Amino acid sequence: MTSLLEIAGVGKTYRARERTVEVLTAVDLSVSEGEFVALVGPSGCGKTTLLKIVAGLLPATTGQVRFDGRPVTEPPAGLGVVFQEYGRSLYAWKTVRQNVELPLRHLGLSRARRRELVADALDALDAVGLGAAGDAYPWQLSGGMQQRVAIARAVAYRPRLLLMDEPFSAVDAQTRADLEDLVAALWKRYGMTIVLVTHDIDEAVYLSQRVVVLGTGVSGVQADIPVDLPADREQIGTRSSAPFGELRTRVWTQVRRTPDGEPHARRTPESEMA
Ligand SMILES: Nc1ncnc2c1ncn2[C@@H]1O[C@H](COP(=O)(O)OP(=O)(O)OP(=O)(O)O)[C@@H](O)[C@H]1O
Repeated sequence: MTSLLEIAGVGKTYRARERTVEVLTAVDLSVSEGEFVALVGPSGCGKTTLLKIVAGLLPATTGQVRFDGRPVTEPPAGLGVVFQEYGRSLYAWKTVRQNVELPLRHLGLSRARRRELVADALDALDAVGLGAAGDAYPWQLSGGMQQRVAIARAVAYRPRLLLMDEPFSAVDAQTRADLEDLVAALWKRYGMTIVLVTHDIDEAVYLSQRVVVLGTGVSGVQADIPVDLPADREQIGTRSSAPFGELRTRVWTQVRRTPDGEPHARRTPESEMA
């Protein structure tokens, strides 16, 4: 498999007035075309920062990100993004269909091709109950349904790389499970490459082929754990299997330890000010 995404020596230091915060140092990671990678790590370790750098929304302080061989300096074509705050990312005055279609307008596609792509994306979501909601407005939908619209909009681009930052954290447990399975189905259907940031270690193991653990402090990637579970996964059977339990324990152990093997000290506003 060829590498679609190359993150090489990426570091980030935030500077604001008299204080600087070094968040990432020397992150090296490569993601192959078609892979599903989950990115986990203690709160504040820089997962969102890394995702924004990969998306071309934030410049790295050191190092470089390459997408399909080209350095990322702005949001590249072929990239889709889904963030947690779906409520803010949808246009309240546009219908579901119009929200999904909107980004496609900037791709210079013919009207017919655009309609085709939108129909296809909505089609994919039909099975989980969005199809009939095409003419509704986002504010008429539940949180879970709104997040489905945000996902539909991202996949309507047919992105080669889909970045997701805590996309399911604002919904209830049942909806979360449904959305997880929706994303797994879309990944298989479109053959996209997915990088998912999540706090939920079980979710990371359940969905991905590889869990990458980011460390805190002066560290980059702390562990890179292949998830060798069968490709066909199912919420109850997979999560209760012995290999799943072993993997979640391995990931947990890494998340709770600093790079030098000591238990991880939680980063607090006070420690950051020090
Ligand atoms: N614009 C900014 N200016 C200064 N510091 C920032 C800025 N954005 C983020 N930070 C700091 O950088 C650190 C990493 O933040 P980031 O959101 O990337 O971490 P995270 O791993 O995604 O956290 P969480 O898991 O809690 O969402 C935090 O300590 C945060 O306070």
